[in-house]
Amino acid sequence: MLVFPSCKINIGLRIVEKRPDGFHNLQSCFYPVGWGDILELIPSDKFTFSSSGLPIPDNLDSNLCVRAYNLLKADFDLPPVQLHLHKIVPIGAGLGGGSADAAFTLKLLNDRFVLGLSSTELEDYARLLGSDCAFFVQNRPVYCSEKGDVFSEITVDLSGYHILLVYPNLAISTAEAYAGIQPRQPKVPLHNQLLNPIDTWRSTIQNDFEDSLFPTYPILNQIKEQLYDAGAVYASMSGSGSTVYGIFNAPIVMPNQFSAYRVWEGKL
Ligand SMILES: C[C@](O)(CO)[C@H](O)COP(=O)(O)OP(=O)(O)OC[C@H]1O[C@@H](n2ccc(N)nc2=O)[C@H](O)[C@@H]1O
Ligand SMILES: Nc1ncnc2c1ncn2[C@@H]1O[C@H](COP(=O)(O)OP(=O)(O)OP(=O)(O)O)[C@@H](O)[C@H]1O
Repeated sequence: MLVFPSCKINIGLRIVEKRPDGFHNLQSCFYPVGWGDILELIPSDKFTFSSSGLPIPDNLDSNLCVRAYNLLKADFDLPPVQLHLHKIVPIGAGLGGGSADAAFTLKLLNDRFVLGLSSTELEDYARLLGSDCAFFVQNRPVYCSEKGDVFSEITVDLSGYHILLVYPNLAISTAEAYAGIQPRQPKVPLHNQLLNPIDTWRSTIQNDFEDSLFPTYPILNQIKEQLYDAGAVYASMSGSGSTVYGIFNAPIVMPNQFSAYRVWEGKL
């Protein structure tokens, strides 16, 4: 069985406060994007995990696909499988690529072995693997609060728009990015700003990580400005970086400046 774990962008990201458990409460809109990895499951007589494509820095035993398998194995009589991940989505990119692999592994095992887990139950397992993971169970636009794993409905429909993702060959660790943040309660909740037309977002909707990361990595702000110069209606860094995206009304003529980077273009 093959699945295609995709990625997300954050439209707005406000880091509201530090929690007693060391994590941060946030406000964000998570929006699914079609750039994805390829994950294959084959029943086997022993469990194996392998990967190809982009190198993944940690050892294979700590891969989020393996952790997802072990999590369900602890509660269900799962047979051994061969899992193979072809890694395409960049790592340390703010796109939740590893989180998607984890959630798609849970869903794949649930479907293949008819475990009967509901979306709510899968989300509960996903939360144990990382803050971004639960989003990928349903993988639809949502408004997020708390650690980024509590969801409510929001009417943000960008179908018809085009997106350009630019990964500037620079991996940013999520934990380090959070360490540089001074949390604060936004004056206007992000939820209200998201309901206004997209052409208002440039002056209202922000990602709080930009303030702390742009001075350290000026290339990120340069890319954002280049996306606006190329006609983006809205441009921002995603998550804790380093990917910067632009949303466009029409298919994009790729600016030459991005030829040295990993880019993905598609419809939202
Ligand atoms: C930046 C975002 O991508 C926005 O969607 C997420 O908040 C990051 O989620 P994630 O990569 O799944 O993060 P996790 O694997 O849960 O946590 C990695 C590290 O990020 C920090 N972290 C993460 C999420 C959160 N709400 N507060 C935090 O402070 C913690 O130091 C944690 O040890
Ligand atoms: N399947 C996987 N794909 C990518 N990274 C993985 C995977 N399994 C474990 N990891 C580890 O997770 C970390 C990066 O995770 P991820 O790709 O979600 O980060 P990110 O792109 O910065 O996204 P975000 O910050 O939005 O969660 C790295 O330390 C990496 O080694």
